[in-house]
Amino acid sequence: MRFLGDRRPDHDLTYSDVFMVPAHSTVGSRLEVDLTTPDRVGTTVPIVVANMTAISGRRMAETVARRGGLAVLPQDIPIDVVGEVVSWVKSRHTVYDTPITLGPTSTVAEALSLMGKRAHGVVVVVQAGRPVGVVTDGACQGVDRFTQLSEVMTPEPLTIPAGTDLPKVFDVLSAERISAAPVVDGDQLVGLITRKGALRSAIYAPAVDSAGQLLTAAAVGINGDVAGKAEALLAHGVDVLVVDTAHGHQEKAVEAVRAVRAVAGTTPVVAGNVVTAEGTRDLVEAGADVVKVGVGPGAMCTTRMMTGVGRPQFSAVEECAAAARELGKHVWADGGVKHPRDVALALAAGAANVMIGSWFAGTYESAGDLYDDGTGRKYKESFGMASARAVKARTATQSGFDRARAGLFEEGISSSRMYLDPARPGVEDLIDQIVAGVRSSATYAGARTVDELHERAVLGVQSAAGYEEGRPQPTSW
Ligand SMILES: NC(=O)C1=CN([C@@H]2O[C@H](COP(=O)(O)OP(=O)(O)OC[C@H]3O[C@@H](n4cnc5c(N)ncnc54)[C@H](OP(=O)(O)O)[C@@H]3O)[C@@H](O)[C@H]2O)C=CC1
Ligand SMILES: Nc1nc2c(ncn2[C@@H]2O[C@H](COP(=O)(O)O)[C@@H](O)[C@H]2O)c(=O)[nH]1
Ligand SMILES: [K+]
Repeated sequence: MRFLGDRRPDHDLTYSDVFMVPAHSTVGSRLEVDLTTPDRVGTTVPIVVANMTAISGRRMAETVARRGGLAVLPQDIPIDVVGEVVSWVKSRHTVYDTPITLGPTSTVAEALSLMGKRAHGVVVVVQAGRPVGVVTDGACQGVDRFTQLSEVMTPEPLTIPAGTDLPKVFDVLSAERISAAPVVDGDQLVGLITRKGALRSAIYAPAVDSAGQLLTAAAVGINGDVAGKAEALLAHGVDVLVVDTAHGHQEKAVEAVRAVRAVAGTTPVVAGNVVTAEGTRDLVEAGADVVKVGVGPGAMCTTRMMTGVGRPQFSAVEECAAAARELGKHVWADGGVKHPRDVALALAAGAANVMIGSWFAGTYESAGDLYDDGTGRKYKESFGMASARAVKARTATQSGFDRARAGLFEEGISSSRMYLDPARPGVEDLIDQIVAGVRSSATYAGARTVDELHERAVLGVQSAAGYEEGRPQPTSW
C-alpha cells in the first residue's frame, strides 16, 4: 500500500482516518476476487471470530467455518468442553445447516426457546430420524405455549434429497415459497437448507481441515502449563492454536509462544497482542506463524482509558504487517471493526485476516441468550474478556483473596447490550455484507487477491467531516 501523493502523515491513524482511492482496474467482476487468506490457516474469507465467551461457541464456530471463516474458542472454556465442541463442529455438514429438532409431543414453548438459536427460524419435527413436520415462528403465535408441535406443524413437509444441485434447491424453495426445508438421505434427516443457504454454499467455500471437516481454533492464555494445554487441544483435533494475552510483548508471553511452538508441529500458531514491529518480531522469533495486532481498539475494551496504552489500529496493523511479512509471516488485525470498510482497510494495511468480536455478538449464533428489551427489539449480552465478569470466571479455582485482587485489574466492560440488526440478524448476513464490501473494495483497487489488495491499495487521510460525508443519510437533513 502507499499513501496518496506519497503524503504519509506524521501521526498514527485508525480505520476512520483513512480512505482508499479507486485505481485503474482490469478486474471485471467482484466475483473474480478470491478472498482466500495468505496466512495459510485455511480460511477462504478473511474473517475470524474473536475468542470471547459471549460470542464464540459451537454454533458460531460451525456457521462461520461453513462460510470460510474461523471462530476461536475462548481460553476460559474447560479443555474437555473445547474437545466436545471441536468433535461436534467436525461432525457438521459442510453445506447443510444443523437443524433444530424436536418430537411431535414437544411443546410450542420448547420450540420458541430454541428458535432464536439459529437464523433459519424453523424447528424440524422428527420421528425415528424422519422429518414428519416443520414448525415456524408464525405457527407458534397465538396458541397456548403447552400446545404440542404435532398440532401446529406443517405435516409431511417438502424435503430436499441430499446432494441436490444448489441452484435447483434455490429454485424449488422459491417456487414453493418456503424459506427452509429439511434435507434427507433416504427418509432420514441429515440437515436443513434455506434459500439463502443454497445461494451462499454456491458462493463460499467452507474452511476445512485436510480431512474436509470444518476448521476449528482455540485460545490458550499464558499462565500455568501452557504446553500441556496446547497438547490437550491438539489431541482434541484443534486446527489453529492462539496464544492470547493483553500484553503479548512480555517475556511470559514470548515463553508461552515458545512452549506452544515446541508441541504444535505443523499446526499454525497465532500469538498476540502487540502493536509494534519489535513486538511482532519477538513473537515470530518465538515461533508464531501469525501475530495478532491490536491493543485497545476493541468495543469492550477499556485499556486505553485505564492505561493510556495502545495504538490507533490502522497504523498498528500496517507497521506489524510489514515487520511480519519481512519474516515471511502474517498478522491478524484484532478489534475495533464495525463496518465492512474497516475489514477492507485492515487488509489494505497488510492484515491476512481480521478478527471481529462485538459486531458478531448481536447475532443468533453468538453464545449468549436472546433477550427482548420490552419494545420488541432483540439483543444479546456481551462482555470483555478482561472485564470483572470474565476475570471472576477465569479465576474461579483461586482463593477469594486472589480473585478479589485479580478483579482490581479489570480492563473491559462487564455488560453491554448488542442489538440484533433486524435486517441482518444472523452472522451469515454480516459475513455476506462484509464479503460484498471487501470484494468490491478489491475491484476498486484493481486487486484479485488479498495480497494484491495490500500491494495495490492507495490510501488518503481524511478529516472527521470527510468520514461523515461517507455515511448514508436515512432521513432528510
Ligand atoms: N487486545 C486488547 O487490547 C486486550 C485484550 N484483552 C483480552 O482479555 C483477555 C485476558 O487477557 P489478560 O488480561 O492478558 O489475562 P491472562 O489471563 O491471559 O493473563 C495475563 C498475564 O499477564 C500478566 N500481565 C502483566 N502485565 C499485564 C498487563 N498489562 N495486562 C494484563 N496482564 C498482564 C498478568 O499478571 P498480573 O495479573 O499479576 O498482572 C497475567 O499473568 C484476553 O483474551 C485478551 O486478549 C485484555 C486486555 C487488552
Ligand atoms: N482491553 C480489552 N480488550 C478486549 C476485551 N475483551 C476482548 N478484547 C479485545 O477485543 C477484541 C475484539 O474486538 P471487537 O471490537 O471486535 O469487539 C478481542 O479479540 C480482544 O483482543 C477486554 O475485556 N478488554
Ligand atoms: K475501545
